[in-house]
Amino acid sequence: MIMKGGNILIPCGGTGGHLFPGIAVAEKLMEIGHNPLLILSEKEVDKEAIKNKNNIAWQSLPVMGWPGFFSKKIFSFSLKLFRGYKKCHSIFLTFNPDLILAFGGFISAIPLYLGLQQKLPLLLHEANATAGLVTKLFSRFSQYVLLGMKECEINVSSSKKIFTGIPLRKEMVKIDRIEACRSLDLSPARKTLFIFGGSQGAHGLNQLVLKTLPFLLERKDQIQFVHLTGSKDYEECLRSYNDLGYKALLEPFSHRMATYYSLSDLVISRAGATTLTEICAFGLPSILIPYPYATNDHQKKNAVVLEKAKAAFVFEESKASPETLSQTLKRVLDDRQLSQEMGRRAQLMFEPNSTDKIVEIVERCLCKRRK
Ligand SMILES: CC(=O)N[C@H]1[C@@H](OP(=O)(O)OP(=O)(O)OC[C@H]2O[C@@H](n3ccc(=O)[nH]c3=O)[C@H](O)[C@@H]2O)O[C@H](CO)[C@@H](O)[C@@H]1O
Repeated sequence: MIMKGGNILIPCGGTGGHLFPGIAVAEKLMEIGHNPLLILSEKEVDKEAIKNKNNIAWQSLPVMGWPGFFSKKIFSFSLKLFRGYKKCHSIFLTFNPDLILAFGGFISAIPLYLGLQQKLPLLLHEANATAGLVTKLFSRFSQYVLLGMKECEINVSSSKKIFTGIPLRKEMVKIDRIEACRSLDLSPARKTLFIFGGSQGAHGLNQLVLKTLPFLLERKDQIQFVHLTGSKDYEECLRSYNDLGYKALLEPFSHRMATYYSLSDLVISRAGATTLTEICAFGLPSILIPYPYATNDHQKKNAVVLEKAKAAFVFEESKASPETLSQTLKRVLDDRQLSQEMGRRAQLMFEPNSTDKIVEIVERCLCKRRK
């Protein structure tokens, strides 16, 4: 179904896990003649993520997540909410959206509220294994809730729920491992551990990995690391790898995710939903250390989905020790059959047509509205 020229407002900012799927859908919508407009937050991660995407239109709202009733930040929250509402209202006047496709998080609340007032079709995408606050609040007013994971716990009628998976950026395609290593001065003969803590880095995960490094010294010449540290821990991590003489490539944040996945033998990461989808897309074994403070422990629930499928090992940050992490890591690296089987099971969970499925639903809703 191709119908031209819908104005699609896509709130997806606040974190890479929402923004990258938003970018993937926006690119496809543009390809077939629609006008998407992304709504981002003012956070650094949003600026970083969108910086190479000059072709995509976006606006930012000065809003922040709900700090809780008794927080000192309640005043700045209210002020930002007011300013965000005013700015979003003026975006609605100039952009005149036909449909709202929201990827969740605090950034989605105001656009969804205004869309609801204007009786626009609302589509909600819920990436995680348990629904977030915004999805819960607006699901009864939405046309459909699009699920990133089949296992998502959400209390809406089954006719409203559609499993779409999570859209990945166009550039998320596997390249040749040897080429990938050579392009980055890494060795194809070594096993590569790819470590990162979601789109903003993860201090707890970084610390655990740094404490684990001494337990891997006997393999120093057989392994190498790619570690995306986040901006705060970059210097400390770099020092630790250098002091122990490891071959390691570190970046605070990277736009070369596809290259890194392509050359990896094992991923050690948080359990954000988009990260997990990428791990599955590249068919990789993983060790997951969920962010312990994620709302409703949703990262743990995401991770358990892969653990149950025997595609990943899961460690709770508070219980994981460098000894146990290094043992599991060596086990996966040494047992080729185990690592291949974990990767194969991960790949089976990947939904490759996610972007097309979502675009098809967007067009169906637009058609209905125009009738
Ligand atoms: C703390 C928290 O609540 N985090 C949530 C947030 O995580 P977060 O934003 O970390 O999201 P994910 O882990 O799902 O995805 C991270 C994304 O950032 C990309 N990336 C990462 C590092 C880098 O240097 N370069 C880069 O491009 C990854 O390729 C991936 O596309 O949104 C996800 C999607 O709703 C949730 O599942 C996570 O629980």
